[in-house]
Amino acid sequence: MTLHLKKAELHCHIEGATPPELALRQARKYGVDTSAIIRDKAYVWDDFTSFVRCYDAVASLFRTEGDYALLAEAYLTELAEAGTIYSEIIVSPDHGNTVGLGADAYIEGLAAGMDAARAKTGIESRMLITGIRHLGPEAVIRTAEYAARLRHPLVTGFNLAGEERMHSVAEFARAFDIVRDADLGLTIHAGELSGAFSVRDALDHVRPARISHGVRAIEDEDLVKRLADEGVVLEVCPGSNISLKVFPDFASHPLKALYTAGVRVTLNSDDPPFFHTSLAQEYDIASTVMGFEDSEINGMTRTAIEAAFVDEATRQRLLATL
Ligand SMILES: Nc1ncnc2[nH]cnc12
Ligand SMILES: [Zn+2]
Repeated sequence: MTLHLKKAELHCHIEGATPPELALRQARKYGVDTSAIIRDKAYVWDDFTSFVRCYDAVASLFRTEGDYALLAEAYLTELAEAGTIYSEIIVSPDHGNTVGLGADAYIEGLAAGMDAARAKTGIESRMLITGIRHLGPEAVIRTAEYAARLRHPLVTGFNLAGEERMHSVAEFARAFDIVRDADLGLTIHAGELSGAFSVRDALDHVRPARISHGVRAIEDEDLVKRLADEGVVLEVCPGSNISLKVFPDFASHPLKALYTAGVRVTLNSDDPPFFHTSLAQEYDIASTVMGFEDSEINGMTRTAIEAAFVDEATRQRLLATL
C-alpha cells in the first residue's frame, strides 16, 4: 500500500474526475435523465467513442461557476487526503462554452475551487487548457489563442486531447506555436490510441516537454531511446490504458519497461471514476502489481514535480516537501 507516500499528478481531465454520485446530484439539480450514461452508480461506455460521448454528457451537468468550483474543490480535497501535494488538472473552455457558461467564468469557477482546496488542505494545483482534437485544427487554434491571451496565474500549460486517430499532429503545430509564444508549458496526448508514430510526430511538430500517455512508444525501440535521451516526461495512466484496452492487462503494460529504459515516467489517473481508478490506486498498482519499490515510486513523484508547469519557487518548495 502507498498511503504513506507523497503523490503528485500531471494528468487528470477535470470533468472526467466527476464521481457518479456528484453527476447524479447535478442531474437532479438540472432535471436531466442520466439513465443512458450512469447505471448502478457507474458510467456506461464501451470504447473510446462512447467514452467521449459519456464524458461530454457528464460535462454538460456543470453549468455555473459554482458547479465548477465544487467539482475542483471536491477532486483536489480527495487527492490531498491521499497524500497528494500537487495536481495539474486538464480543463476545457470548449465545454464551458458548450453549456453557455463561457470560457472566463469556467476558468474562474475552477480557480475558486482550487483556491478553496489549497486553503483547506495545502494542495497546490494548476490548470492546463486543452484543445479538443476531434473538433479540428481551427477550433484548437481558437482555444490556443484564448489560452495565450488569458494570462491567468493558475493556467500554466496547454494540452491536446480527444480522438487521437483524427487529423495529423502537423495540423496542430500552429496552435502549439501560439501557446509556446505565450510561455505556456506544452504537452500533448499521443501514443495512447495511435501507435509509436504519433509520439514521434508529437516530438517533431510540437516539441513538448511532456507527452500525455506516450506509452505506445514501446512499439519502437529507437523512439524509446530518443525519449530517454531527450528527457521527455511521460504522463502514464496505467488504469486508463487497461480500461480503454490499449493493453490487455497490467502484466503487459509497458510502464516498467519504459522506466528501465531510462524514460522519465510519472503516475496519473486520467479520468478516474470512468476508469474505476484514482491516483491513490495508480500508486498502489505501481507498487503491488508492477513491483516498483517505494524509492522508485518516490522518484516518479519527484519527476512529476520537476516536470510540473509551475514557477521555480513553487517547484523548489514542493521538492523540499518530498
Ligand atoms: N484518455 C483520454 N484520451 C484522449 N482524450 C481524452 N479526454 C479525456 N480523456 C481522454
Ligand atoms: Zn488524458
